[in-house]
Amino acid sequence: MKIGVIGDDFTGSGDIANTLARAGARVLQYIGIPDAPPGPDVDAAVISLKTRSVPVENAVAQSLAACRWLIAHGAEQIVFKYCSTFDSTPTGNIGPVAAALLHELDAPIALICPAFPANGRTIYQGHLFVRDCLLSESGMQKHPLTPMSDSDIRRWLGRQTSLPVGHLTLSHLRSNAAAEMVRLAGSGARLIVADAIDDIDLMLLGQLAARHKLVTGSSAVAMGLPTNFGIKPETTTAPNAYLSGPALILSGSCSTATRAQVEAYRSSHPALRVTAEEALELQSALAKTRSFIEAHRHAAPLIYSTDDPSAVSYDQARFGRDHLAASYDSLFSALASAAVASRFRKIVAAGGETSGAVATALGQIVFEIGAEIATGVPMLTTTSTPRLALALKSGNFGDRVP
Ligand SMILES: Nc1ncnc2c1ncn2[C@@H]1O[C@H](COP(=O)(O)OP(=O)(O)OP(=O)(O)O)[C@@H](O)[C@H]1O
Ligand SMILES: O=C(O)[C@@H](O)C(=O)CO
Repeated sequence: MKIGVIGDDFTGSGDIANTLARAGARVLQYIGIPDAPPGPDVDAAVISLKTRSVPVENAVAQSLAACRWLIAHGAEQIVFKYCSTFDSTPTGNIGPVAAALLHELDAPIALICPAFPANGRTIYQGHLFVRDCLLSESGMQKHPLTPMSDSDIRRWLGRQTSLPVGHLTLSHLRSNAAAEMVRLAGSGARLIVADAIDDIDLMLLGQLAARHKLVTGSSAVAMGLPTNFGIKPETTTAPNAYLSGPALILSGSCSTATRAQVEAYRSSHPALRVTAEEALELQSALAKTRSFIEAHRHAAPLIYSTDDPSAVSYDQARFGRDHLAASYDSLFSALASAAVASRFRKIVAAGGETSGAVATALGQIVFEIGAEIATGVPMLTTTSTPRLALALKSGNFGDRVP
């Protein structure tokens, strides 16, 4: 193994596994830290954690354990993958995890680059944009768990860690990046927020990070890494194995893109919304949703909690944000298990937390990376039986019309 990735959620882990696979790497994606070593043919292993919204100490402990496993199995470079919208709070978890990994790897410096230009996320003058909006005006300021109210990644990161934060500007990246990195390191900076507005910038960052033990960022930060290890993109990709069997769609994402997708999908497919009151009563919600998916098992039914920000805030105020989120996650998790037991073989999950709940319910599974269904969303197939096909979609990824 050359590259070891620690993903802070499951959709994001699929996203970076896809980037590495497109760059020619032979990649496996694991749910949690695996029991067995990777095979000899693996270039990159992605450990999917669910640490984006857990307490800081827990995120640090899990990330360090994943890092140790990857290093023990030969990883020469560690990538810490977080969201391209830098989903985190003023106390963590990106800064504390990056700092702990730097210390663990005894590394002087690491890049911080959430840019993902193909999906409209760019960084300029240290500020993160989602297409033509500042992050804090993109809808992400209303995220149910990690509202992003500041677009200045240097300032936001600075609140999360006591390590000095530096900034690699776009003009330095494009002209004299290596010398500027030496200067930044000499001035004491440890975490370097890097501007990047297109894929060529990401490839430059890849070159710059060739000897870095730790790289951090979105999936796009991995674009230029495999080539440092002599890995070249394949000219042909293996076709996805066709899996027969019913499909189920589970959506707990309340992000802008998912809301539009749910609206479009439910106009022509069977769809059932689970209200907050229902979600709090797990057994009755499970019975109701199970009977709905059985009744529509050949029409790819959708079960969703997706709602508008105002409705989400109202329910969070009544029932408690974390309690409500945990109730929805438990429901989606139990429903995914029940569906697989009932021979559903394809699952689409929308939302990182939701996908985490769904994939965790399926146990210790390993995914092979298939075709890219939408930008940043690969088709994943399990390597063990029963063979399952999953698409774990980040909240703001994908097109509106299915
Ligand atoms: N109607 C709702 N009211 C309150 N909370 C909800 C509701 N529906 C879902 N949630 C919770 O909100 C969270 C949504 O996060 P999730 O990561 O699944 O989606 P996302 O943030 O859109 O996706 P991503 O992290 O990929 O951008 C989940 O923890 C879910 O349980
Ligand atoms: O980087 C992204 O936007 C995604 O891979 C993700 O992590 C959203 O959950």
